[in-house]
Amino acid sequence: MLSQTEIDGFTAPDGPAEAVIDARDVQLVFETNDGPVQALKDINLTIEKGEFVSFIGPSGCGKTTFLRAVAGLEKPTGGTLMVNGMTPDEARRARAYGYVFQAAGLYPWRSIARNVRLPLEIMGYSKADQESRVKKVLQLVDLEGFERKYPWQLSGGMQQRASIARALAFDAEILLMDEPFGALDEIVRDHLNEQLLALWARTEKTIGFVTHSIPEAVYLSTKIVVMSPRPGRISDVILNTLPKERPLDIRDTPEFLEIAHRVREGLRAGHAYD
Ligand SMILES: Nc1ncnc2c1ncn2[C@@H]1O[C@H](COP(=O)(O)OP(=O)(O)OP(=O)(O)O)[C@@H](O)[C@H]1O
Repeated sequence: MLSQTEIDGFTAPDGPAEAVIDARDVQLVFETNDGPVQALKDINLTIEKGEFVSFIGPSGCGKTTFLRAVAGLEKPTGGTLMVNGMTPDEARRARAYGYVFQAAGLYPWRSIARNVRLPLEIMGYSKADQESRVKKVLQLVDLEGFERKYPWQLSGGMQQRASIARALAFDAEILLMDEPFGALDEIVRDHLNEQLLALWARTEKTIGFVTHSIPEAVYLSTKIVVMSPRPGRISDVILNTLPKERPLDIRDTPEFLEIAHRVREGLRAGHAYD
């Protein structure tokens, strides 16, 4: 397991100019009936513009809590967390991010186009702007022609793509994704992984992505954050040296397997505390 100093080595002391997410000594303690639960302890992490960062670790290590803290949905109890140079709350109000959950969460009584349009309606975009944005993001996720369908008429993978389109509709710079493909079978997941990489390359978004899958984390990311539980903390940060162009069979290469091995070792080190 890495020492805290080695882990801290991945964050620049003064923060790079392009830091989109900057966490310094972030702590988050939930007060529960059974006493305090330290969900995040000493989180130091810098995510730069255009990075694809995966968070991986066993259940309860704080992956979702960290993402929710970035989104301004949980408040750290210590340290500083900045998003685009603002507090998470300010960034949320400035609509700095789109959020994608494990369940697609589409409204069954709205068509796909009207689901994607919903945040735009709430934000008061003009009708014409709504139309053109919905068209553009449905193209981005390969769902052209499905505008008038209802969620139940689409496969699980297509529903998840619609939910990604909805998160992209208002062109937030950051996309936060909490196990978006966790409930899908492996072949569909492979396909969505490929599409997500292509989408990321085209849009240059900054992506924070929670997963339980080592191959998914290695295939998608520029940086992999390995976390361990009780208290939730970072046990390793792995910079991914694979090229940006990643056909699926890159997963059989020695370079890929070596990075996957390091992630596995990081996860094992975290488990040794149990
Ligand atoms: N609202 C809350 N109130 C009290 N405790 C909470 C709350 N949310 C999370 N926790 C606790 O904080 C810790 C971290 O939870 P979190 O959901 O962030 O973990 P996770 O790594 O995302 O887990 P999983 O992989 O199961 O989704 C856990 O011990 C959890 O029980």
